[in-house]
Amino acid sequence: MALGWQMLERDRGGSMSIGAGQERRQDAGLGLARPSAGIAVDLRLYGILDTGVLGDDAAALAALAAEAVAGGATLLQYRDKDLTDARAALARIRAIHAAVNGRAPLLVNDRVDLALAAGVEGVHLGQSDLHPEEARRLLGPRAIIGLTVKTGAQADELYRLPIDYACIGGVFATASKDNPDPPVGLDGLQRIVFRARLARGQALPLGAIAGIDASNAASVIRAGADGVALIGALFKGGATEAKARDLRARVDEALGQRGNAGMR
Ligand SMILES: Cc1ncc(COP(=O)(O)OP(=O)(O)O)c(N)n1
Ligand SMILES: Cc1nc(C(=O)O)sc1CCOP(=O)(O)O
Ligand SMILES: [Mg+2]
Repeated sequence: MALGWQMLERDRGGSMSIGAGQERRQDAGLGLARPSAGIAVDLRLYGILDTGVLGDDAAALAALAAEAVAGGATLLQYRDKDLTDARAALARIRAIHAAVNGRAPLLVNDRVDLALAAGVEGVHLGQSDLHPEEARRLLGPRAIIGLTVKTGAQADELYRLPIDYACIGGVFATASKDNPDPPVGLDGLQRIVFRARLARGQALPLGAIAGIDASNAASVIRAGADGVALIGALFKGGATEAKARDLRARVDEALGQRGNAGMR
């Protein structure tokens, strides 16, 4: 796994604790132990490079990734739901990883095998994807593993999962994905955050996803999320670097008003 971004986090004074490795960390809130990679994940601005929305040209995706990190994206994901050619997907992931060049971690959606093959920093898993325990076993203690949480009941389960962050969705309606369930809205987000905090205390970073843009990013943070995950509002229609800068500023300001800096 590449570690360049971790050096950056330490330079920024983030709460990275490299080398905690196989240790178990006491949860800040409830004294629960959980398997831990000892890595603090910065979810403030999480850009998802979705081939279904953005096309599958490796150079274009790499350029978007570079723009996003230049504007302040703190985490990136490669999402490819029509993956028929694993070699081509691997080439795209490698191109994006090279363009990001250690300035933010890159995760692969769903596919632990491709994350391993590409040597990126981790995976994002949904409730029907490989179980986080299996992913942890395959990827090791230093990989970043994220999980989608859609309901309070799923949030209740977080206490026993070896994940580094959870992302709560779908908060609003989205044009980027067929979401069968109605959006949970800000009220639903707040309720799920509450149960996730009961399950895992304050230490687990919680993101929010679906239909988030410059107009609602701050409200999502005020509802309890530590960051926002986006496709359309960041990557569609050009000017990604400027959009990233604007979104980051909004997120940072809302986090500042809430009284923390987004790194848990
Ligand atoms: C950051 C982030 N949050 C949620 C998702 C959705 O994951 P999942 O529920 O597995 O659905 P697919 O994206 O795989 O269709 C995500 N990818 N990233
Ligand atoms: C990949 C994904 N997962 C979602 C979920 O609700 O689980 S919504 C989504 C797409 C988000 O795209 P946009 O920022 O353009 O709305
Ligand atoms: Mg998935």
